[in-house]
Amino acid sequence: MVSLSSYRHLASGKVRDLYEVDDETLLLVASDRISAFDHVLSTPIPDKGRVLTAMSVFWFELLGGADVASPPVAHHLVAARDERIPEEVRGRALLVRRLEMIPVECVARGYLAGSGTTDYRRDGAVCGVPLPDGLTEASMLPSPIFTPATKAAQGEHDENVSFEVVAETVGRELAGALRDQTLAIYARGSAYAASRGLILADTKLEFGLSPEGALVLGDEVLTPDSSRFWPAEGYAPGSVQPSFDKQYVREWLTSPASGWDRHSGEAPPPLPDDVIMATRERYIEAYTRLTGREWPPAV
Ligand SMILES: C[C@H](c1ccccc1)n1cc(-c2ncnc(N)c2C#N)cn1
Repeated sequence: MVSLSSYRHLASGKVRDLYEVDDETLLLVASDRISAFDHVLSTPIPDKGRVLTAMSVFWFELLGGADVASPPVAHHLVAARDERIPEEVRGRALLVRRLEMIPVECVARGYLAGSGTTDYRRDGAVCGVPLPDGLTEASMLPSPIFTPATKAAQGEHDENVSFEVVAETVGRELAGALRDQTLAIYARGSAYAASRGLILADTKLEFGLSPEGALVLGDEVLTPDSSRFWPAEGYAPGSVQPSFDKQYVREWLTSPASGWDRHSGEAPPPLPDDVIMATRERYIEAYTRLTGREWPPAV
């Protein structure tokens, strides 16, 4: 039986780890760690890694299939069940094709939120894309926009950049392909999410090039860690919308009960069990609502 220590550790993000299986295959492992207010919390959320991995698999399968309006999306998923996946991470690890990753965070936004709102209030635009006057927090945009960013060092915020900067970085043709693919995936994801009563406000995708030079969707896809999902019921522009998955965590951390000051720079305190378990339920609810599948998935 293969163990994780059989594989060379390549990289770690806030909540995920990457290992080398062989020359053309990697293992993408999702932990139960959760981050909030730019901190990785000390208390894991049981099953978070498994739920978000199952969600990525759902989206890879959906996007990889043809849709009436758009061609299949080439992606890096090789297998979610395979004897090369160690028992200790089974269900929260994916075998993926090794790609030459493109150093651009490909973000699509259908609504104004986060750094989008900040940039809009400063510039009347996001990533150089001019927007109409009179928009506010959580406003729906006239049409979804491509708002790329350059990846920052861990702990720093990604830097929003214009399409021109991406074109200078990777070439105009590839920049155009990144934008088109990002917006196409957002369109399919947001339409599907809407049919399940969820607003996909924005999402961050990562792409790579295959050895044959094809553009391939990598990383995780359309998960609550890479995207903002809002419950459609109760949607009201004008204020920060409740995050579908992290609202309980954010509300407790910013309540007097936590005794924590998010502007102090100190690490947040451990979450109480009721917040941990309510958050686990929200991840499961996001999965069952989006996919229409039971949790846990049949083995
Ligand atoms: C940002 C992300 C990451 C994940 C987990 C932990 C730390 C970083 N990452 C993904 C690759 C990557 N490299 C080559 N081929 C691939 N198919 C992928 C993917 N996905 C490199 N970094």
